[in-house]
Amino acid sequence: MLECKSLGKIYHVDGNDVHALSDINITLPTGSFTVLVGPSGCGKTTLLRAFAGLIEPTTGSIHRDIPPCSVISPSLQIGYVFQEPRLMPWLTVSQNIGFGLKNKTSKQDLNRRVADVLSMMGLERFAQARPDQLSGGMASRVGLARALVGNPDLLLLDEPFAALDAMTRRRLQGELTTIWMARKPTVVFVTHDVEEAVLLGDVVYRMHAGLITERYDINIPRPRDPTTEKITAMRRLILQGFENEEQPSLINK
Ligand SMILES: Nc1ncnc2c1ncn2[C@@H]1O[C@H](COP(=O)(O)OP(=O)(O)OP(=O)(O)O)[C@@H](O)[C@H]1O
Repeated sequence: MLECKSLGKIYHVDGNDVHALSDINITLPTGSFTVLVGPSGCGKTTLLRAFAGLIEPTTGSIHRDIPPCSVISPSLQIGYVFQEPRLMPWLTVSQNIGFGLKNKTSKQDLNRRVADVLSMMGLERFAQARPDQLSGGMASRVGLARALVGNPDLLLLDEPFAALDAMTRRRLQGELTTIWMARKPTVVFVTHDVEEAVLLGDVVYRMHAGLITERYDINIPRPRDPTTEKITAMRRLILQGFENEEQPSLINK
């Protein structure tokens, strides 16, 4: 379970306070799939990083039933997928995926885990390839495989499919849903894309100017089809919510 109470984050930039998050109060049950959706700059990444333990909140608290990650020591229990795959260009696909597990498990276990996620993501043929030999979609899959290799209890994804073409994106959304249904980690997925939010999440939180402004429970069975009336109606509802909001004003002098 992940719970935050009265969570706030203020960045100090050139003498100004940037209120990136204000009074966030949410509870994410173990095994749930939560999506944070909102416009650029509304605080989604900041909240994800706070969930991971990569930044300290200015106010309030976060309770997790697993230890936080740190920049110098990646956690096996938390998988984090960045906006861009951030692969190490001098390492092969396999080495990139296994990097965070080095010295944390036996070589045999590491090899087995890497082979498992390579197969799960359909990347076996590219195990020895270097990142510059991969397409954008493949590099995204390697980023996802690297986050999954520790079989994390908490999977945090920051717009992992934003740069992909529509077909690849749809395929990876399906793969992520399948993996989540099989392993049931607690997932937090950040996106700008309302349709993606409705296709993936159990719960979607709408964010605006550092606040959570609405919660939507998506009680639609999976697999979900974006063309069905239930999905389009939910998408319309969330978009209307955004249209009714004011423009964000995050800088408080
Ligand atoms: N390290 C930082 N130092 C100073 N300000 C920051 C920092 N990180 C984020 N901010 C500011 O905090 C606010 C929220 O940023 P954040 O990256 O969390 O938003 P976001 O919703 O994830 O945006 P995007 O969708 O563009 O990634 C923005 O005004 C941003 O400029």
